[in-house]
Amino acid sequence: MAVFTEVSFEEAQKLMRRLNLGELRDLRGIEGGIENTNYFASSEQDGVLNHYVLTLFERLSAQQLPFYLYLMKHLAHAGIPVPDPQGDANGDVLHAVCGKPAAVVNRLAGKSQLAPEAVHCAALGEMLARMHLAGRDYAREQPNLRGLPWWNETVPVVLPYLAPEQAELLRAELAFQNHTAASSDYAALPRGPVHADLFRDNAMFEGERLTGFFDFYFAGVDTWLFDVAVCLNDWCIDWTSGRHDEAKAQALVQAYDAVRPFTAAERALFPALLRAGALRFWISRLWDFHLPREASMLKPHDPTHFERVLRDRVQQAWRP
Ligand SMILES: Nc1ncnc2c1ncn2[C@@H]1O[C@H](COP(=O)(O)OP(=O)(O)OP(=O)(O)O)[C@@H](O)[C@H]1O
Ligand SMILES: N[C@@H](CCO)C(=O)O
Repeated sequence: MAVFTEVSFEEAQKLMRRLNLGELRDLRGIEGGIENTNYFASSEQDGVLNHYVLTLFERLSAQQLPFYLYLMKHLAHAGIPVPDPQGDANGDVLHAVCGKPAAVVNRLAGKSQLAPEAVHCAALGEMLARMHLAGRDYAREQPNLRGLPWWNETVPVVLPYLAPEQAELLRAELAFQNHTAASSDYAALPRGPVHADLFRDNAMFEGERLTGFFDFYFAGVDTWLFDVAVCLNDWCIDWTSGRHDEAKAQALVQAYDAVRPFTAAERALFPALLRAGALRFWISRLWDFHLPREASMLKPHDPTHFERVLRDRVQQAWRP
């Protein structure tokens, strides 16, 4: 259930009119998602029915949101299929509904491909590279707020909940990542705005055609390779064992490389960044699981999944 704040038809109608999006015809709460209140909203303009998503931000502040919303706008204008936040007469894309920060974006066609084949991984890789290139001239700066400083802060908080062998792995991996981040290869990695959470449920497909990426609310400026690693760790593994899937991984990285060739430093750091991608989600899932937010309605994801992925990545140093 992902309607934490009820929005009335009248309230939504008022916003759609203010954004010059026509007359609201349908408003339906969306069930998926755990972070925000989301509604599908359809409105009619000049006899045409257009489809939008209205989001009320339950966690993010009005200070953090412009980076995400204007990034989506920038990418959409560059031809990347991402939801385009709708502006008012002043061009502002951050609105307020029921006292919460809110946005209206266009609704992407298609549905998530939760059991992707190599062909879907290739489509993802190609679009991810195009998205990275399109983000190069985005002017706003915001770091990945779930990056190394957050890992260093959060690991001591979750350690008391772990069994000794888990705590040992977590501590050792954090030390390894701090060491990696201080290396010259790491300093040489190309960077820019990244999605940072591009799991299978944050992309849409119609058949084999990728129709878009959404849910940019963990985006930030980080290494492009981190984004690739997060994708490989979710799209190109065996979902039960957490093991690397060679055919899917090759499909993803070859399609990416054909658009934006990997540098020597990136090739050298593939194994370390795959580990970083697994560590990031192991930590956040441990944190959500052991320290749930007050009044939270979310069902935490299974942290042990990313412990398995991390162990697999430590055991097998994979590079394309
Ligand atoms: N722009 C969009 N176009 C089409 N569908 C969308 C769009 N935005 C959201 N949705 C639908 O709404 C659902 C919930 O959205 P989302 O995943 O962004 O939820 P959330 O609570 O914000 O985040 P999280 O995935 O972290 O729980 C998605 O699974 C998708 O079906
Ligand atoms: N993709 C994250 C959830 C936050 O979007 C996870 O699977 O842990």
